[in-house]
Amino acid sequence: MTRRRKNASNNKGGRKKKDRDQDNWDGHDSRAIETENANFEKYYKAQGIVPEAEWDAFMQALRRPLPSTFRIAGHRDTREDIKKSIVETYVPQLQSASFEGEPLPVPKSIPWYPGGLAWKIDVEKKSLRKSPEYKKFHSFLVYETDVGNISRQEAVSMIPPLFLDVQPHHYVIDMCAAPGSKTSQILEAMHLPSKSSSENEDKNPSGLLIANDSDYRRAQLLVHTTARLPTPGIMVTNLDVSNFPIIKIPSSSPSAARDTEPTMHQLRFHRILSDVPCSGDGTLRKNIRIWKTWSPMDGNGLHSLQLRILQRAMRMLVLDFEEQLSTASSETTKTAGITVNKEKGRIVYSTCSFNPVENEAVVAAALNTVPGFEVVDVSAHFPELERRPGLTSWQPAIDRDVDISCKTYQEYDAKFEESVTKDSNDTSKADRPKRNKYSDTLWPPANSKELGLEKCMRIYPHLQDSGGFFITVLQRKTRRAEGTDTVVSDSGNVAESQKRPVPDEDDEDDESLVASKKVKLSEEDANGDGMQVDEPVAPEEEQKTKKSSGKKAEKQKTGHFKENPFTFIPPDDPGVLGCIKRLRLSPDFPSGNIFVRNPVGEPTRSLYLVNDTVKMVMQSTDYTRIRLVSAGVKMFGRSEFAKQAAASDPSQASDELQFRVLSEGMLTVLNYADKSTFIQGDVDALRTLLKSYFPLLSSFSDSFRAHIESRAIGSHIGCFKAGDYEGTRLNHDLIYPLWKSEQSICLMIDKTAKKALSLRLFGEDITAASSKDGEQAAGKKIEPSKDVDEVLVPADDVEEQENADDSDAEDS
Ligand SMILES: C[S@@+](CC[C@H](N)C(=O)[O-])C[C@H]1O[C@@H](n2cnc3c(N)ncnc32)[C@H](O)[C@@H]1O
Repeated sequence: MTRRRKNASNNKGGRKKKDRDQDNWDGHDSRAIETENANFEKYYKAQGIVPEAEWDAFMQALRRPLPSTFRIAGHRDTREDIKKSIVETYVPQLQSASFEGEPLPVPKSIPWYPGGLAWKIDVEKKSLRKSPEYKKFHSFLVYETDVGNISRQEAVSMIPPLFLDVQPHHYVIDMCAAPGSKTSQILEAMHLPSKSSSENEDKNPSGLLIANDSDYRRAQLLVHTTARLPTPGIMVTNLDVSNFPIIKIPSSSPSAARDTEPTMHQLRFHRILSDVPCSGDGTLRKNIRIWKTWSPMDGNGLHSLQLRILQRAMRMLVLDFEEQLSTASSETTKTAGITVNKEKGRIVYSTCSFNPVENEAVVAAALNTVPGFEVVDVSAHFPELERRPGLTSWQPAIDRDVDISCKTYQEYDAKFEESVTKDSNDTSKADRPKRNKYSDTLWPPANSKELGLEKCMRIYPHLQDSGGFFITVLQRKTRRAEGTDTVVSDSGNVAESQKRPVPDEDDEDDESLVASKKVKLSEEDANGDGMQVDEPVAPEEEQKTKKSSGKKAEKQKTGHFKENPFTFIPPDDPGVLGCIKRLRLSPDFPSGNIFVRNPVGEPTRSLYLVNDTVKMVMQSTDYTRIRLVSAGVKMFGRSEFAKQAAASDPSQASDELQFRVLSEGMLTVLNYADKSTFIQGDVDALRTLLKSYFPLLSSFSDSFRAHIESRAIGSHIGCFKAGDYEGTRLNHDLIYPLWKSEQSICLMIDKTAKKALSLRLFGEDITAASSKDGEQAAGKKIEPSKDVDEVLVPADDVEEQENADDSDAEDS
């Protein structure tokens, strides 16, 4: 019997992301979709992915709509605010409400996610539409999602970063990162207090996160996702990560290297996330079109790319402590701050697929071809997360109907040979390929039971009402354990047992490495087609993505890369020093780590800041070689005020007015700011700043006005103190950039952020719809006269403020 189910996620073509976001919070839709695929059942039953007794529960769960899940994201302080709003306001409101005589479903926190920061809601569209309580909650979710404080993410997709255990000083690479929900989790972890406590949460993390995606458009998406939690430690790259080049960095610290040519060594990573492109049947509950298109062969075409990505990850992982000591020259050992690392590196390999060909087969082949690694037993971690062990035997499909069965690669190969011989006498089949198309690594290797594959984790929909996922944690074996490595021949047989040293690529010329690995990508691999991603792309966008990524893959092959250059500017640039002075930042502000996006290093518009590690990497390699799309934090923006003031009154021209701190730069700047210099405000001042774009100084209370009147024109930092005000509570100090003009002051955050803040603080949107409305909202009827504009703020600043969320495009 054909079953039908309801869901909205299938028809998104041609609609704006914002509208789709809105829809995605809208519970279950009423359209009926088929949820049958006989080959799916046949194939997975044959694999024994779940015990016979659980099969019905597994299939039933797959056919049910997926509950909406979300993660509270962003900075630690805001996360606590959002959680408080949900726990103390929305949950009680929903608990006490009902719809058509029935209690409303209430959001529940996901038990295995740390800190109560992940939530699940299972609500139908009609309750959402008609219940006023849900409407309110819905609008809260939409606004907070827009500003990045809430990330709509499948619960299972939140798992891999948890097992990475990232620390602020780690060098991390997220190999296939777009759209970036896991990258955001990594960023959040980098901003938490370090376990080694050498760094605390108030510091900018000293580590590095490379977020990479081979699809150019999706890499651009990463730039925006990562800007939600801006950090000077980020780089976004656009490479086929299976060919990620070796980056050589100086072994000694920059100061020690000043007099001598520094020794170089390979940049290796402490944490690597390989969340590879996959067939995506673990997302069936959400991407229901897969029911129709699913084929058991889907995974076969992705296996080789997945394997090459994991093998590359293994070669990029940090060496263990003793190995580093034994491979480091005496020179590097002496100044080994960067080279020698006592921690074990860790790789997390994951897919949203049930198919063993994309999962255990990839892990097994990687373990057998890059010796010295093991699967880590993480069964004691996150005990509330229900999981099943990895498989040690499976059987790849070689025909769509899962009719032909070959237990081993040899069996398959023999069958293939037989059919080729038969077909050679049949002229109608003369075109039949003369070489079989599958690699032996699709089948379980002879040593599959000795590889610890049962320590891989399989998450099924019926275990905790979620999607499906596969996660494996890998690390280097200790040297002693390494002696037991077995080496497996190409055919999958254990050929010999011998001790194999971990290959060190330090001496390997990276061009030759890349060349040796240049296995011709199938069209499917190169274009990223055939993949399912965590966040589905609308059909129209998908088409564009395919076209653009196809072109991009072509460009990548030819080395063509059109990004504006990254040029560091002198640390004593007058505009930068002026801005630092105006904001009264401490002398240790790293003004030498500022770059611009133009070849001449002209500080024309935006100034970006990176940490020492990112600067070192950027200076060690050409940005086109790593196809660097963006780096660091957009810190300062040129203010039009300086230009205008100088034009009308040269005495007003000042280096201190050239730049203003941007809202993206606030988190970073706070590490260098003296809190006593902040403009102190209360909730009333904040209300006035939200209601109006450019409130006149006269619209504030005497004390706040006195505070701002004494300040010079230009960029300032405002601090709105935590506390209980009549009817409103600020849980912690809120710190925002301000721009003070002659007679007005402006809160320099974008419109959406203002709306979300207003909703969180006052339970309603009190913000101005436009600068003119804003003045009216603030009780000032303003006629659009030139004079008034001049009184408020220069016109260009209006535009600047309204476009405050415009991103990197501006230097293009
Ligand atoms: C499963 S999605 C990643 C989801 C992402 N980790 C997240 O959580 O938001 C796989 C991504 O891999 C990218 N991709 C495909 N082939 C790649 C390759 N050879 N190198 C790097 N990225 C690749 C795709 O563009 C796609 O964005």
